Amino acid sequence: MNDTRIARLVKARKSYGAITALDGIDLDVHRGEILALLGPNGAGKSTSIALLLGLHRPDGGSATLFDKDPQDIDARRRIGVLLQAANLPATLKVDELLRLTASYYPEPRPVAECAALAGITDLLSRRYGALSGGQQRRVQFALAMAGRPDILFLDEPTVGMDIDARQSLWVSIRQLVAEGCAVVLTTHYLEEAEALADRVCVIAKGRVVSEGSVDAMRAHVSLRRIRCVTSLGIDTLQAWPEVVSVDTKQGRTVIATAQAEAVVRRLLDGDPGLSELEVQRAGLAEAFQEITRDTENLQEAA
Ligand SMILES: Nc1ncnc2c1ncn2[C@@H]1O[C@H](COP(=O)(O)OP(=O)(O)OP(=O)(O)O)[C@@H](O)[C@H]1O
Repeated sequence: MNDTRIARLVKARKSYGAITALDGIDLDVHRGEILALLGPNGAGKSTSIALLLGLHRPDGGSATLFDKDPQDIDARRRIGVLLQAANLPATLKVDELLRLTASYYPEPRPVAECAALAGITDLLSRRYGALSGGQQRRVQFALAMAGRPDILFLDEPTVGMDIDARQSLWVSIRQLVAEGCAVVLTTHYLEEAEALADRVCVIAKGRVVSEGSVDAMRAHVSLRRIRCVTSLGIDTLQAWPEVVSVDTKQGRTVIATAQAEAVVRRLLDGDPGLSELEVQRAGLAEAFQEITRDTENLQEAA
């Protein structure tokens, strides 16, 4: 079988003093996929990336990039990186930064192409230090793709960007993936993971607690939300055995249930005047909350 794994953590452990950041994590990144790493603050997402980049060494287990040590120069030439903190010389102009970065790579992407992809063509003659936070982030993205990477690590890439900038970055990321580049993305914006990711890994307390497609993640949550305008009272609805909870929001009744069809039937039978009926599957945000809550409950019970 053709092995498509290009970056791997196998039972990787990493502690900082008494703090266990990674607790035997297994993670594979496949060629050409967008993998989103999700999880609460301090879960171990950035540390996982740091091991794959060779910035830190695992205390146990292994980290490999293209089947090599992540510090191997041939492996490093094939990656692009956008970390949470970038320490770039403030006095250099954006085109100088791009040219300098391109000079490290054997077959760099032309400066104009990087600039167009990152939406910074109009910033090329500006000094980096004088740019806004969101503009600096876009410049960092342009630098990350300068070496035509086979894998791009994006640690919270759209922090500080307005919605237009964020969406145009998503378009650029999809374009790189269409060229065959894999992307490892950490984000706290669940809509970003929903918009981009082929696969999602939820990390909590230094381990992967759930992984799969965005749809599989959503399916993990059995509850459906039913919204409607009804004259049936909260007490009546709460007494139905299929109903998990009932709430009212902006004049609508919101019912959580694992048996949406049965509840909809009862609603229609019980209230001929019922209107504005909507049934929704849970979003990734609810799936993520439920998965991390399940894990915490399991750990508490152990
Ligand atoms: N250099 C460091 N020294 C000490 N502790 C660290 C260091 N880097 C990370 N940690 C700790 O390791 C744990 C995992 O941190 P990590 O940055 O990997 O989490 P994260 O999932 O990326 O979090 P966030 O979403 O907040 O960026 C946290 O408890 C953090 O405080």
